Amino acid sequence: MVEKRTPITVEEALKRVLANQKNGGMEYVDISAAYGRVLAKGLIADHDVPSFDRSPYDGFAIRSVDTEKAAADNPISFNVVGHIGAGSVFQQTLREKEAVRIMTGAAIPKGADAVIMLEDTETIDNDKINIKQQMKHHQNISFQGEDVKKGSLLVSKGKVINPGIIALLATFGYKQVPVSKKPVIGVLATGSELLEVDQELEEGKIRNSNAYMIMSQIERSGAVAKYYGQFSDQLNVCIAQMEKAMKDVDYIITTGGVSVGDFDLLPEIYDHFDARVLFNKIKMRPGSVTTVAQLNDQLLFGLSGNPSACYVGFELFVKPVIDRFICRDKVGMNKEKATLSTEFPKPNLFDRFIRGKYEFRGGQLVVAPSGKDKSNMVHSLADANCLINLPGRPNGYSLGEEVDIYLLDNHW
Ligand SMILES: Nc1nc2c(c(=O)[nH]1)N[C@H]1C(S)=C(S)[C@@H](COP(=O)(O)OP(=O)(O)OC[C@H]3O[C@@H](n4cnc5c(N)ncnc54)[C@H](O)[C@@H]3O)O[C@H]1N2
Ligand code: MOO
Repeated sequence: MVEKRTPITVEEALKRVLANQKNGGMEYVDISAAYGRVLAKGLIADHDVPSFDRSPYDGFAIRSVDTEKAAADNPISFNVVGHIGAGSVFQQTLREKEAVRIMTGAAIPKGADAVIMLEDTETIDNDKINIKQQMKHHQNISFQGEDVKKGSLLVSKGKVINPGIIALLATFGYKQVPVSKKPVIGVLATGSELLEVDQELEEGKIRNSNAYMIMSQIERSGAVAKYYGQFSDQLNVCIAQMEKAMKDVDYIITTGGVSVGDFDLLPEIYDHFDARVLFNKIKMRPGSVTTVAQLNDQLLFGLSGNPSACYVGFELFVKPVIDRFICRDKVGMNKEKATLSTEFPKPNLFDRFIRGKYEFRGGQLVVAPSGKDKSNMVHSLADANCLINLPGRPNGYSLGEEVDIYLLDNHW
């Protein structure tokens, strides 16, 4: 007798998965390796930026009061008493009608309260310039702390480190950056039909694409993939491999063998380990067979063998667990609204997650499937930049309807 499974909603499945997850703690990495990692601590500015008043232009630092009477027909002559580039400091205090030639980024000399740009001055000789315009108090000065104030929050915990955050970390001297530890996720593929990537095709066989796809999804989500190979549908071999994987990873993903077929071994494997099955059927397409079992603090994700179903199962259920493990400030894919540029007349009572491609048209986000929509198809995955969520309903969807899309490559 084939087991009759009870399907649950996507929301309920996610709730069960997230109720059983762990957090990996923190480690320090060199700033050169911090891009793409998740910041494990909120960072507070321990100094102002800039930490001194500085010049935003190449020009002359002056006292604005000395230009009060300056005009096109009344040039005021200034003595050039110094010349400083960025990194140097003029040690004296500027006096009446004195100017210091100053380059962008250099500290404003004491006594000066304005900078006039080189091109707005007239050079008389090396030591003399004329100024023919009035300058205001504080004109052209980058003030201490105008960028970042000491004591303010620089970046909050849980942010994925982007190049801008890297710039902040360097500005504040973080050679070592506190980041969340990445979970290690074991990947196993099952199925007697599977060939290795470098094998010639044979009648009835296919190359194992899912394992490599999953490993890149793991990496994209900020975790570490560990491959345990592909196995024919032999229960003992699969059990031995799973046992090996369990010893050194945080989570395990298998692909294939979770349905009700004669060679679908995963249910027996969960039984063997006495793992608690959280669910084995979800009200969604593709990926309705997605199964998750819990064993101690490990989750065993049984993703479908069908490539598109496997892909969707990962993004919906594995990615959020990774996000929680690494304490990312957002859990799961980013969601947007988009307008359908095609119709979906097919009724479906299960929620659908269609591989889609969104783009901006006339300032509006529009979306269409990125290829054929069948769970055993692989081609539509290559062009997909989102999943189009069509909640189940009897009358399908029309062109122009607004729908939710989940972004696949924008994890910031
Ligand atoms: N009687 C029923 N049959 C099926 C049901 C069902 O409810 N009752 N569900 C169908 C659905 S929906 C799906 S999805 C599949 C899922 O099956 P499995 O997850 O057990 O996967 P397999 O049977 O092992 O493989 C399915 C399909 O995918 C190919 N495959 C497997 N592994 C890989 C891989 N690593 N790389 C690429 N392709 C792979 C495999 O050859 C099969 O074609 O079950 C339906 N059947
Ligand atoms: O689980 Mo299947 O992917 O619904 O096609």
